Amino acid sequence: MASMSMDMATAFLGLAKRSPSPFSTFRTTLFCKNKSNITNFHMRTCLITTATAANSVHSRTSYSLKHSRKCFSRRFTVSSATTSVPQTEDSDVLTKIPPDDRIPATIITGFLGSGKTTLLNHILTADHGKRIAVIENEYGEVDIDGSLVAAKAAGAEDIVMLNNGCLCCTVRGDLVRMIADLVSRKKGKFDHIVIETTGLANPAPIIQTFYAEDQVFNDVKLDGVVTLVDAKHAGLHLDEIKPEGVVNEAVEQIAYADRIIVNKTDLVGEPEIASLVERIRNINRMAQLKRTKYGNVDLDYVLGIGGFDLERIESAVEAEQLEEDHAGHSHDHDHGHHHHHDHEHDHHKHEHHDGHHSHDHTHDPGVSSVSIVCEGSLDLEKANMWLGTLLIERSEDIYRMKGLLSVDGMNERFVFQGVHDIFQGSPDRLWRPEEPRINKIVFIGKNLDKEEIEKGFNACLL
Ligand SMILES: Nc1nc2c(ncn2[C@@H]2O[C@H](COP(=O)(O)OP(=O)(O)OP(=O)(O)O)[C@@H](O)[C@H]2O)c(=O)[nH]1
Repeated sequence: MASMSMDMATAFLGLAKRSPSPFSTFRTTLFCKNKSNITNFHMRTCLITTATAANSVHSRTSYSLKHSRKCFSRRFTVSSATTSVPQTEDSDVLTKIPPDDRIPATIITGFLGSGKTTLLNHILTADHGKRIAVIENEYGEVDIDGSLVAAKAAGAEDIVMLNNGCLCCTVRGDLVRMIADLVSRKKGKFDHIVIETTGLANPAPIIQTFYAEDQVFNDVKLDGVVTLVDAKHAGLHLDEIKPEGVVNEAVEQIAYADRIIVNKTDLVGEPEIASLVERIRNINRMAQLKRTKYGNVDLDYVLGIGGFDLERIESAVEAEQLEEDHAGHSHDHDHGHHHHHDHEHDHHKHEHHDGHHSHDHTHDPGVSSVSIVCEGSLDLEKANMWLGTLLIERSEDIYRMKGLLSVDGMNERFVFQGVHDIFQGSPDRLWRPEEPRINKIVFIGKNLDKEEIEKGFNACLL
């Protein structure tokens, strides 16, 4: 088991460690006969090709993990980007992660009535110069609602409807076809795709569509998940106890978010909002959060987020340490600013005293965030083993993870992000000579055991 896991896991970081060899692409397939027994994984290199794109500095490794019992495929991608310009110690602004010119897509989710369509209309009518195609998912035989028709007149490039089911279950195939169709019919005519889910959607299968389907993956990249939260009713939805095995959609929608919008703040008082925000933070410490009325946010808060981009991992793992941005409250802005510094200061104090810091928040049963901020370097093989095993054994429970690692022997920082069993990792810039080598990781998921995660991480430290 150990050697098998090690083989597979070595692919994650080991790949990143090898010296740059331009334009190579590998595809490796892992076959699994029985998920409960990871000794049954067999790793087989089935394709090694050389990419030839003229100006490309991009190479991508994909891992597709097939689970024969359930007959579905999973994909890991490791972007082992290389640059033709050799990096030097002082060329730290160079990133190894190449530009990605696929069309960005944003998922807008949130419970029934939280303000998704209101936000969408705000996006479509705002003056941002972007041409936006909209995919709207509704249950039943409904037509495009009146407000969206108005929005279309105001500038949406294309609006398509997915009826008769929820994106996250029955109509996922339709979503793939619809995106492929949009791209083939209208490529070059729009700059961004916005997908509004139903209020009961679990975002995970929609997110996975962007990685699992080549038709989508090749042309479109997931930009971010924006979750609307109804300031007045969210507490009720979050409290709802579901039968065993049934997910609470309100919790899931928050857990997967890159941006959270606590909307309808005109309907409740400050204490209610503050306690809701605390609850949300306990579920997801990685997302930025704003309070709004009628979804009125700056457009760059919701478009162009780069929530799944490796080059933005740093800001995401640092967002975990930021205080909430109380949009439109000048008093609150000062308040947040002050706390941000204190908090950062505390982190540093912690690091210097015991070299380790972590959060665990378990108020909402089941789903929480665990983060690690720790100075030091990791043993490559142990880190591979730890992450690889987590991906195999805990992938159903780990909704999202992001991290920035210092790996022994690697001059660059290693950045990664994952959604369940989708994993992307790559070296990014060089560590600066005076820069403390601090690892930062955030996990959001179900039944996360802080001690176990910390123990696993600590065992990788040199
Ligand atoms: N008071 C108040 N009402 C709001 C706000 N934002 C949206 N609404 C209203 O709330 C209602 C629901 O908003 P929608 O944008 O349709 O919500 P939704 O999430 O798209 O709803 P579903 O599609 O049913 O899930 C509409 O009547 C909106 O005008 C707000 O900030 N304050």
